[in-house]
Amino acid sequence: MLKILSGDQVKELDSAHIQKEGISSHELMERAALSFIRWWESMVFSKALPVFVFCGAGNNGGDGFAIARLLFKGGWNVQVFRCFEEGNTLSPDAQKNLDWIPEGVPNHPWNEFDLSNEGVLIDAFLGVGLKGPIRNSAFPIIECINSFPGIKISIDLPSGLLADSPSNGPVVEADFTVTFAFPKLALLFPENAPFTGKIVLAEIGINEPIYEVFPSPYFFIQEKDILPRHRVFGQFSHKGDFGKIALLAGSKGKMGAAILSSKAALRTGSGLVTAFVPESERGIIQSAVPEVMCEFEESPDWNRFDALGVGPGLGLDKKDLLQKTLKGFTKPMILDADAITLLASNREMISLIPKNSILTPHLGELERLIGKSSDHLDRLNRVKEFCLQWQLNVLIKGAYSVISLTDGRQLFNSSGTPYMATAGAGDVLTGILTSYLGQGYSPENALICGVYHHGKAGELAGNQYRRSTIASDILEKIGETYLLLNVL
Ligand SMILES: NC(=O)C1=CN([C@@H]2O[C@H](COP(=O)(O)OP(=O)(O)OC[C@H]3O[C@@H](n4cnc5c(N)ncnc54)[C@H](OP(=O)(O)O)[C@@H]3O)[C@@H](O)[C@H]2O)[C@@H](O)CC1
Ligand SMILES: [K+]
Repeated sequence: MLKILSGDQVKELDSAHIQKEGISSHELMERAALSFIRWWESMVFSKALPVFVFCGAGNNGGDGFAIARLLFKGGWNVQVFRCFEEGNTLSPDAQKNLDWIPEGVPNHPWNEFDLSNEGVLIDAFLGVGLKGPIRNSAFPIIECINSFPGIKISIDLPSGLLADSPSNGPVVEADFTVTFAFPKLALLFPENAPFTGKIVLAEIGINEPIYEVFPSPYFFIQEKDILPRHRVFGQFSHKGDFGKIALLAGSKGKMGAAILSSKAALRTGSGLVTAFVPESERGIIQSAVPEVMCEFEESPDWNRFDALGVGPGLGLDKKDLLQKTLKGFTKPMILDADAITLLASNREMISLIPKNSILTPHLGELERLIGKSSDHLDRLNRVKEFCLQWQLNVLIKGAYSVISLTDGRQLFNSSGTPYMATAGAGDVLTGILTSYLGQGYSPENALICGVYHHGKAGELAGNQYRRSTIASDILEKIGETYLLLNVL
């Protein structure tokens, strides 16, 4: 997993890398610019479009100057716009790249930019070096960039956005943010989505061991992290090895939730799935999912199951049932939906949850549980406190879902699409997570694999159906994610 460092740690990371690899800071900047160019080429923008590069006086501006040079060499019509006063001192690498701008690239002060231009604007004004509230002198520059009607691409961060804390001033509203080495924390906050546009991660060749000395609780999950966390089953494995799980889900009018979670558990490899549903509703689930068994007892011997998922479509009148279940099962379990709402209004039950269990609230359910947050950073901190206090794992569902673990680490998922914001998508996830726990995955690995596959399946469904995607489509794409990630 990619460690997400703070803006202040970036400089130290740079110097650690420069020292270890024996390259200069200027070479590292060149790598960043080349990495941007690789992405640019993959986008096949029309060469008829002129490119306007807005550059600041720091290294973010230095990236911009280097990019302008490389684009010009590649045959693009490029112009540079300086976002600093005449006579300002530039960072040494920015100055070097400014000096290297070829003669054929016009170089103007930013306020000479003609907003009626068509083309692509590259925002290399401010990056992780932005400190404190943005100065008034920067306001008109950001306003000018935002008034440009064409495509806007921010380098490393949309200018005006602080790397890892909430920003109050004006911020560039980019269509794309190409960020170097790792996504800066603030890029992953939902409130910053209008500024970041699509986030692109550009590798600059800093090897993972160099990150080890920098402490950070935040990580970014990538596709390559998934396969090694899956369990490998042998030729002689039988359905008992794949786990015997139970789902306590569904109620009159909400049997769809039980169906979706049971099917998802089966699709992710559960050997035996038993749904505990109201007896009166059994016909619905048994005809929809013949592979599922049903039981109707209120207090069965829960511990005969390897894993238990509670909550989808359960109904808010099941407080006593939830209490009995929490007392009756001693291994980590999954708690979702109505189970979380019941816990929020009956807080004395939180201490009954087996340690290391997983709660999967959406933002509304989370607010009921931990109170209102002022912003995403505040939310992350409150959830971390909750996880440490109760020794529970919490998944904050949404874009870049956050897996908050019992040891304080918080992992951001990288798969998914807005098309997954549809009824029942959470029920599918509960089924997947219960399935992995039942197959013997640790809660951490169940979460990492489950959340990633769920997001990937959503992406595949979204690519096919866009906003017509429904939870059943996500479910039916799970199999393809196994092929895509080469999970046996
Ligand atoms: N490993 C990596 O990730 C790599 C990172 N690289 C790149 O380096 C970038 C970081 O560069 P950096 O540290 O030079 O800072 P940067 O973002 O240019 O900002 C400095 C400028 O901001 C200004 N400024 C500050 N506060 C302000 C305020 N409140 N309001 C207004 N202005 C304010 C400050 O002005 P000053 O205070 O000096 O007057 C100065 O002009 C990083 O984002 C990435 O693009 C790559 O090149 C290589 C690999
Ligand atoms: K920028």
